[in-house]
Amino acid sequence: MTDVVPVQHDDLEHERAYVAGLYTRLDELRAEKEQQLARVRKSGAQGSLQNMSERDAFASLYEDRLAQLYAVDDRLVFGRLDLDSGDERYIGRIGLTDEDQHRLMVDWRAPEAGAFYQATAHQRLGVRLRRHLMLRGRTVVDLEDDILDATLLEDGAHQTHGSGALLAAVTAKRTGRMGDIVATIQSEQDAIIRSPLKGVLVVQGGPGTGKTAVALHRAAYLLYTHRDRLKSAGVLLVGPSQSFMRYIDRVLPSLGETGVVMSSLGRLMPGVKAVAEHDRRVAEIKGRLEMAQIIAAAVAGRQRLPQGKRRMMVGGTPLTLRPNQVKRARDRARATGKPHNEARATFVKILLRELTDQLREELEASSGTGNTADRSYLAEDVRSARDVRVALNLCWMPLTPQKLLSDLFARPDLLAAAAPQLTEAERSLLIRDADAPWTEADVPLLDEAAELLGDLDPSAERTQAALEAQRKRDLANAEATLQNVNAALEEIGVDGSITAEELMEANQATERWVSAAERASTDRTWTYGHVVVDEAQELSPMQWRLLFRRCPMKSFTIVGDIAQASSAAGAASWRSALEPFTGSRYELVELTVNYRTPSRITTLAAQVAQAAGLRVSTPQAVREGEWEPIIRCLAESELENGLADGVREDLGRIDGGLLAVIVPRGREVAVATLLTSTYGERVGSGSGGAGQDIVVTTAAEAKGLEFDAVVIVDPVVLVEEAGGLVGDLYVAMTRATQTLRVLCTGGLPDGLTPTE
Ligand SMILES: Nc1ncnc2c1ncn2[C@@H]1O[C@H](COP(=O)(O)OP(=O)(O)OP(=O)(O)O)[C@@H](O)[C@H]1O
Repeated sequence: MTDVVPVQHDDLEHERAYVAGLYTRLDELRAEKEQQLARVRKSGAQGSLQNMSERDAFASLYEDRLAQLYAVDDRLVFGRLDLDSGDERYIGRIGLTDEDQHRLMVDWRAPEAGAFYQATAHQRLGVRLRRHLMLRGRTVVDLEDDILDATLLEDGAHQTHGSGALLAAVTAKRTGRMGDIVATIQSEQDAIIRSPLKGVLVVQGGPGTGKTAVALHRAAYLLYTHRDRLKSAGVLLVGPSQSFMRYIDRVLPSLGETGVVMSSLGRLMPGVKAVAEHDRRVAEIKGRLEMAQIIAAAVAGRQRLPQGKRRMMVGGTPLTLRPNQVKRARDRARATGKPHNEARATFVKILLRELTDQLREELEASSGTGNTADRSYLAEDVRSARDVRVALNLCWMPLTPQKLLSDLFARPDLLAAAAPQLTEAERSLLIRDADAPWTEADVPLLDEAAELLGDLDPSAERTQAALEAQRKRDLANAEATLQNVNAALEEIGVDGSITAEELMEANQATERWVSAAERASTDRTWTYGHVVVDEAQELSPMQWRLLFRRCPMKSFTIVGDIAQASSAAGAASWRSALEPFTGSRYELVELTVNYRTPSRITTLAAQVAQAAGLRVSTPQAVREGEWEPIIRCLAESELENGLADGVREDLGRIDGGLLAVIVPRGREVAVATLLTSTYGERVGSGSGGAGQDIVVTTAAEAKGLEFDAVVIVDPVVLVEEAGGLVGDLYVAMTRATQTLRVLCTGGLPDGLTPTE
């Protein structure tokens, strides 16, 4: 930690005045953009801008800029650097300049802001003093100076004492929504956030080391630094569950970024809202890479040869379809290399031609004359004959991924044919009703199937190449119109400094082509410029396969903690998880400081993990914490009272913070009902917030979240549910920022002993 000086009254006044100036400038910019927006909107009526779509395009561009200016209001500025050069540099959420283009504040992501996070007394990077500005609303309420140049201490104007900004941030009460850490990013985190875009970066870190925070800030940094490359392709951020996505959804907007597609693992296939897969055995099997071969076999199995000759009637004439004829057509269709639904067109074309020839021959033979019928009429008769349609469909049916998989898992014969490599017991685990809901484990299988099946209607397919060609045409159009439009805009007093690219994007937005982010989230074949994966230890090989398909450039930031893995198909090591996709070409870095959980709790959690033989990295905690964890063993009949007492006591300790009761699966409703009788609408689920400061949840749902107080009920059952693995219990214990209470009715896992 660096040294801090006490606040001098003059300094505070100086900063208040400066920060007030920054807000004035922000307000001016907003007013400017509001006016421009209003003028653009009005311009159609005045006739200056004739073209409605151009006017709408400009309007949506200004609306975006305005939204960004409004999003950065809270803690707009948070730092100042005093440099050897004598300059002062203010660091904030966005860059600001005055009317004469003099810089007032630097965006935290700009290279010039890097020293705010990286400079130390040993490596000053030209910085003499780093000042943290703490704001409430728009007012500076406190300052903290880190002195990096010791000569500043010698002149007696400055003294030193402990660090405040970071501690204030880590001890703040939790709200149920993650906040940004832009004001207090630590140097080991900053190095990761700012590392180059290319390649696969894996960030390993124990609980609370800021992996999620780093992942989010890195997404914002990459979009800022590589805007040209990433804006059109987009960035995908993947998290474990919907409640986790809700927990983090405010961070990027507060950093002024909206261009990131956020998705939980269950939503990666557009149109499918998958539920959790609770059967660990099923999740494990469906997560194996060999499922890719099984699905390929299932698709091939739907390209069938008839058992024998098939007779068909076309307008009263009998025709015959022979197995070897079907086989030849099938081989030629497969040889196109196209997906099933698209290759079907070749298959059908060949057989229709052959059947048309057959029909003509039959007609000629029966009439005893030469070819009198027009060939195109005959072809139409064959194409529209019901018998022919049925016969061809039986051999090569157009399929959706959903249909392929629901048939595969509902029909033991299809599964046995496609998956001989699975044991019978494994196959019987996969069998289920055709209308069973899709689970997270199905999502990569559906995606795999979609890849192999292709579009049902190939003419509707919009490939990435087609989209890119469209984009080039749009750009050319935008450039042409811009020349006329800029002149018209200047006439009505709107600055015309808009690039053709911006105009094109705004144009597309108004056409509901919307931004890359939105388009990407509805288009399965979209490939992203960068993918960020959180809680990555949980991903199965098939989930990795899906994600690598979404980013063929292999530009990834992967954050997680191998020790926290609890899913049946999750990773045993980063190497085993990534090798099939990247070989050894990935960089592994580690985060070492726990900002969330006090050391009294982390020590206990590590003890439990180690007693179960789990190797955990025990990050150094930034604080010890005020309360020792409480562990109580109770008779079953005492549990309700013990829980009610414990919750009351802990709520008193955290005084307005957030409390979670983490229970075995299936007991959420009973525990929530019990607590609701006392606390009413304060009891909720998920990550809490919105007035619900008591959350009842499972360990799997709590992954990635945090609460001021955590109460764990029956830890032994949590371990049993996870197939004997201690990862979920370890995760549950490390969600706490202040207090931990463990209540058990049936024994304790190794490493835990009753405290009373
Ligand atoms: N530099 C920082 N300044 C202030 N707070 C921080 C900093 N780094 C992390 N935190 C806080 O620490 C807590 C834990 O961070 P985060 O959730 O990102 O950790 P994690 O490594 O993803 O944890 P886990 O793996 O246990 O889910 C969050 O409240 C976060 O805001």
